Amino acid sequence: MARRPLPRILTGNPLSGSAPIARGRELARSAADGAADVLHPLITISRGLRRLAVAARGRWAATSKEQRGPLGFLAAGSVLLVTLVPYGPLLAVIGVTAAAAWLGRDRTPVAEDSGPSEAEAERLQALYEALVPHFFAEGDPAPLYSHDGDWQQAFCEHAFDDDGRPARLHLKYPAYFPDGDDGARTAVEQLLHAKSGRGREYRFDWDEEANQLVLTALGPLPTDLAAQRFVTSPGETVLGFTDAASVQRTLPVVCGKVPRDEPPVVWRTGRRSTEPHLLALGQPGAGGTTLLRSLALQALQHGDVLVVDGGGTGEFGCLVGRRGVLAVESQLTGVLAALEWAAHETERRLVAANRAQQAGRTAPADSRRPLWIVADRLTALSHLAAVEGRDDPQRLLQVPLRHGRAAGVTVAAADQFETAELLSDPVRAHTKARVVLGPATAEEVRAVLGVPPHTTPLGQVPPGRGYARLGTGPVLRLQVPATPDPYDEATGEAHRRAVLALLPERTGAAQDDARPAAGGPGPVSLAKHPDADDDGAASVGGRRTTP
Ligand SMILES: Nc1ncnc2c1ncn2[C@@H]1O[C@H](COP(=O)(O)OP(=O)(O)OP(=O)(O)O)[C@@H](O)[C@H]1O
Repeated sequence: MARRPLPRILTGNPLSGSAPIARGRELARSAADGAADVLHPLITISRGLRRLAVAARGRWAATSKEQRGPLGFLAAGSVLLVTLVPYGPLLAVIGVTAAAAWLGRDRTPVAEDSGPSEAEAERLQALYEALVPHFFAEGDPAPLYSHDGDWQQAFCEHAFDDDGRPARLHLKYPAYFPDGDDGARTAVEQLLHAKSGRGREYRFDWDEEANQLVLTALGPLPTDLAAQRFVTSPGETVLGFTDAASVQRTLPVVCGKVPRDEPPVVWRTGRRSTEPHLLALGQPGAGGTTLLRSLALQALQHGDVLVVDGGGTGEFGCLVGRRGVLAVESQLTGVLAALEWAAHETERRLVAANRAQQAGRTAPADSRRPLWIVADRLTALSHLAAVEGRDDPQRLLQVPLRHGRAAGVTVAAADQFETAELLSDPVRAHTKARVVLGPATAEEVRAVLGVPPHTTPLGQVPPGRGYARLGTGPVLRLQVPATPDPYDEATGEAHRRAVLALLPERTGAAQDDARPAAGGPGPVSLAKHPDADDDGAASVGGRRTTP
């Protein structure tokens, strides 16, 4: 179909209508500039005359009444003398004008030289020269970067820290530099990282429109924050903490006993969430289990939690038998039963919500209460299921993943890079909140988050450190609050108490013997759950499931 031409007012040269106005403005501006140049001596002299008059008035005012007579007489005598001397008036006018011009000159204090010290200038020059191979092209008649060039022509802004290392550098680069090419960018970032001093994290902000790059050295994220009640609304979960410049919000937190504010990475779940499920990946020991424990403790404030512990190391033992914890499963049989129940429960909630909607009522409370499925190392169970020829637990997760958003069911899974290829397509497709934990290359981060980080990798990565990306949002540095297993002997007393304080009370059925001894038996399996029937059929949250 032929396109109808747009009205002329929309298609015409946008400059054509405004050109005379722009030209008029230009003329007015140059006329004003010219007038200012011509009038400048007059302005200076009149300013000087004013200052002379003010000085004379001040002098007169400061003279005592007795002395004013002789002073007036002296002035009158001087004027008379001037008129009598040949060329006296002319010389007097010249003298007064010269004095006024001198007094009226612009005396704005010259700003103190805030340029770099000699060592800093040398460092900047070295950085500049190191960038020449990247930012120079043969045939450029006026190169911004050249071997005989000066850093001042390319670096707009710089700041150094107390150790004399660059803390911030704002530089220009030529428009022909391929800043859309990740390889070219990475090469420049690696070079600046190496030359600015290793051991720190740097953030790179590329402004492709203005051909400018800003390097900022980042301080470490706080590692002293422990699990605690975060001040959030229902449906909000704190993944961890990040840079103040990256988020627009802070949360009051308590560290030791000292309150302070920290910028959080808040993940929104539930019906209005665009990233209703989460996947965290990392190296073994990077903190995936700790992140899931932190999420489960927050989820238990307003909802129910079902834990699938594929690692089977009993690291969720502290949740067993707590109010709101439907099950902590680590055996394949129990996991399959629990996930099958979760799939049915998701469908039940959807049907209930649908019926309520048709009847013009709100959905029943038990369909609205958030349900969380917290799955650690699910791929280990998938592997086991494949070996035993049984159903894949990930297949059973499909329904909660697909319909969980509408049904108030959230899936949070953690796994390891090595086994990530065993993750099923639905798990990959529906987990749009992503976290990478521990040491990771830019390629690994890109594989999980969709884009590489804007910051350089850290040499030493503290546990619980990583990156988070919610949907298509920016990649954020992330530090998960310390939420260790309180039953682990290695856990410090303060952290143990912090986690225990967050645990909901025990339900009647679960007694202290549900607590696994350190290094002792694993967590209670659904098949052996206190709520399980004698025939082995388990009930989760009071509902019967078929194992
Ligand atoms: N955010 C954190 N703050 C402090 N310590 C942490 C944090 N995350 C993890 N750790 C510590 O790092 C160690 C490994 O943590 P965790 O078990 O959560 O890692 P993981 O990735 O699940 O490893 P694995 O798969 O081997 O269990 C533990 O000692 C834990 O206490």
